[in-house]
Amino acid sequence: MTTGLNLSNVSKIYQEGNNQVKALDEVSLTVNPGEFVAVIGPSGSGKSTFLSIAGALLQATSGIVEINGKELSGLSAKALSNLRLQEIGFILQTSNLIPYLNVLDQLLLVKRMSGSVSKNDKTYAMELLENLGLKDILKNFPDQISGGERQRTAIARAFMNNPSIILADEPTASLDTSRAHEVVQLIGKEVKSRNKAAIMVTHDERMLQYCDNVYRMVDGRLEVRNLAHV
Ligand SMILES: Nc1ncnc2c1ncn2[C@@H]1O[C@H](COP(=O)(O)OP(=O)(O)OP(=O)(O)O)[C@@H](O)[C@H]1O
Repeated sequence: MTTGLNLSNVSKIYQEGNNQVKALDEVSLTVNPGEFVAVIGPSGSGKSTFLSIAGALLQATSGIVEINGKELSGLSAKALSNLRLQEIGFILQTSNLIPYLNVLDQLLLVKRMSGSVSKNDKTYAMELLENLGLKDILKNFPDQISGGERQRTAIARAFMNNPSIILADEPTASLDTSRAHEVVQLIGKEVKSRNKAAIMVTHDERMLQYCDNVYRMVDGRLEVRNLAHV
């Protein structure tokens, strides 16, 4: 079976009144398990559109999107929503934690949403939080921890359902430099050790050193960017 994420000739056209905006133009990309890819590019070049399509949040106008060999266009709304819950972990610009849940419960909520919480789930959550250096703040609430800790909690949460794909949209936007490095390094480490296929959209060129491959989005087209120039 093909694993990871595969996009072939994906285009997206938005209709804006009488105008058409071509946000993605024949984008092709394969991300294999264990591979951490960065996508950079100017504002408006199509990065958010690309990540939304890769995460099954938005439908392509044409082209093929496959997750673990499963083509998304053939799936019902219910199947797509299950796939998002089970196969995709999202990390966003801000951590989007729930104010009234402590760090551990932020992770267990993911399990509650997809059924019930078992003892194994709790053990797995603790292991993730320990790997991300959060084991001393399990019982703390979001307003009692730092921005870096909140973002690390969001990373742990993204891995909680053991998804095969990790998608990060500017995960360092709200962090200072040292925390930004720490957070991206941790995403990279978890991606490798848990064999996930990961894409990070970033404006921050200093974060590219933690990635295996870098692509640049220019006017909806995806170009390979040589890491030697980073
Ligand atoms: N819902 C929409 N309807 C119409 N046009 C849209 C829509 N969403 C995005 N666009 C247009 O598609 C193009 C790509 O936008 P997109 O948000 O994907 O770029 P981006 O690289 O993520 O930008 P940023 O870094 O500012 O978030 C832009 O020209 C944008 O104006």
